[in-house]
Amino acid sequence: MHGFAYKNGSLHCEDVDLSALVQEHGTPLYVYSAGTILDHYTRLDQALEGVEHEVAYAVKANSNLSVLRLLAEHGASFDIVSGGELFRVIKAGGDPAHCTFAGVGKTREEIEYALKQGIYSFNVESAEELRYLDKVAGELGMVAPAAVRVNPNVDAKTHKYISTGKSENKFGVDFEAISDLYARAAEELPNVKLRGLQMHIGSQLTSIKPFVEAVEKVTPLVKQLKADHGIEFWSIGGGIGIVYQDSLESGSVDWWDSKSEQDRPLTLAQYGDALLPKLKDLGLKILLEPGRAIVGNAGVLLTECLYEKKGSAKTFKIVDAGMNDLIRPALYEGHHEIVPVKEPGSERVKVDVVGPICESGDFFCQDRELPDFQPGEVIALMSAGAYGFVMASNYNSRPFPAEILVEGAEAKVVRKRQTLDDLIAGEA
Ligand SMILES: Cc1ncc(COP(=O)(O)O)c(C=O)c1O
Ligand SMILES: N[C@@H](CCCC[NH3+])C(=O)O
Repeated sequence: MHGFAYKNGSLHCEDVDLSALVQEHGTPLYVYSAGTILDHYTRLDQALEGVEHEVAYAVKANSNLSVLRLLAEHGASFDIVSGGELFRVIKAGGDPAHCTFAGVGKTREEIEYALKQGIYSFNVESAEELRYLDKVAGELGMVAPAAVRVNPNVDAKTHKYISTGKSENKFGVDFEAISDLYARAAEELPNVKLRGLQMHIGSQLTSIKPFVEAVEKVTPLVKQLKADHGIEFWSIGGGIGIVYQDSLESGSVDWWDSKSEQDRPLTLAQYGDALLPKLKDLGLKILLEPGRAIVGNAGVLLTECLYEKKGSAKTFKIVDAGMNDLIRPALYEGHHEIVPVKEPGSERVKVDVVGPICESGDFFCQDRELPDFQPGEVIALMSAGAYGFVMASNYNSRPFPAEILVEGAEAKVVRKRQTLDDLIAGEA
C-alpha cells in the first residue's frame, strides 16, 4: 500500500503504524511515503509519453536529501532556485547536467557555482540578469547555457501569493519583449547560449484551462525561437495542483483513478492528455517542473494535542506543532485535512486547531467540524509533503521537527529533530 490509510484502528503510512512511530520519535513529526512520491513521479512521466521530455522535480517543494535521492535514482531531473538547492541535489546523487536554475535574484556566487557544476540551463528572469550571466561566464572563460522565462500574462486562477504568470508579478520577461531579447542576445552576448524557453504561471492550479491557455499563447513564440535561434527545449513549468480537502486517501496508489472528474478537477493523466497533442510535434524537448504534485499528498505532519481550551466563543485544540512547522494555513489560509491517528468514531466537534506560537495567525483550522480528539492524542495534518518542512522556521526558538521516510514497513529518520544546542549553533 502507498500513502495513508487506517489499518487496525490506527493511521498507517504504507505499512508503518503512525502511533508507534510517534512513540519512538515524538512530535511534531513529518512523515513521507516513498511509494506515493514515486507513484506520482511515474504518473507524470507517463503522462508525457510520446514526446521527448524530462520531469525536473522542483526541489523547493521538499528538499530533504533522501527525497531527492529517491527521485534521482528513478531518473528525475531537478529544477533548483538557489546554490543551496544545487548543493543538495549533488549531495543526493543528482546530475547537474539535468538541472535547471530558476529565480529572479541569482547571485554571482550562485552563478559561478552552477556554471562550474555544468548545469543544463540558467532560466533567466530579466534582460539585466542575462547580461550579468554573460559577463560572469565571460570572466570565467565559459559559455552559459540559458533560457529566458517568458511571462505570458495568463491568469492562473490560484491564490494571489502563488500566481506568477501575470504582468504584475515579478517573474519572467514580458511575452512581447522575448523575440527582441533573443535577437539582441545573439548579437551582443557571446558568452550565453540560449538553448530554450521557460515559463511557469503559478502554483496549485486545479484547472487545466490556464495551462492550455499559456501553452497555446506561447507556441508560436517557441516555434519562431526554434527557427531563428535553434532552441532545443521548452520548459512549461510546474504548478499542477493537488487536493487538500478530503485528502486522507490522496496518497494512495489507487486514489487518482478512484475519483470522479467533479471530485478531482485535474489528474496527471488529464494534464498529459490535454497538453501532449499540443507539444508533441514541436520538435522540442519538453521539460516539466512539478513540485507539489509529486510530494504534496505524500506527506503528513503529526502533532500531539496538548490542551483543550473552551472559551466563551470557541473551543480551541492546542497542539504541539505551530505555524513555524507548517506555515501554509497562516500564510495562504491553506486548507489541510486534519484526522486523528487513532481511527475516530462518528462524533464531530466544531473547533479551532491552533499552535503554541504567540500569533493569532497560528492556526491549522478555524471553526471546522472535526472528529473529536483529546489531549494526549495525535492528529495528522494531511497533504503536508510540499511546502511544509521547507518553509519551517525557528520562530519562538522552536527546534525543527524530525522527518521520516517510509518505504513499505521500513521507517527511516531522514532528518533528526533539532536539539536546543542546534538551535543556537553559530551564535556568539
Ligand atoms: C519556476 C518554478 N518552477 C516550478 C515550481 C513548482 O511549482 P509546483 O510545486 O506548484 O509544481 C515553482 C513554484 O511555484 C516555480 O517557481
Ligand atoms: N509555498 C507555496 C507555493 C509556492 C510555489 C513556489 N514557486 C505553497 O505552499 O503553496
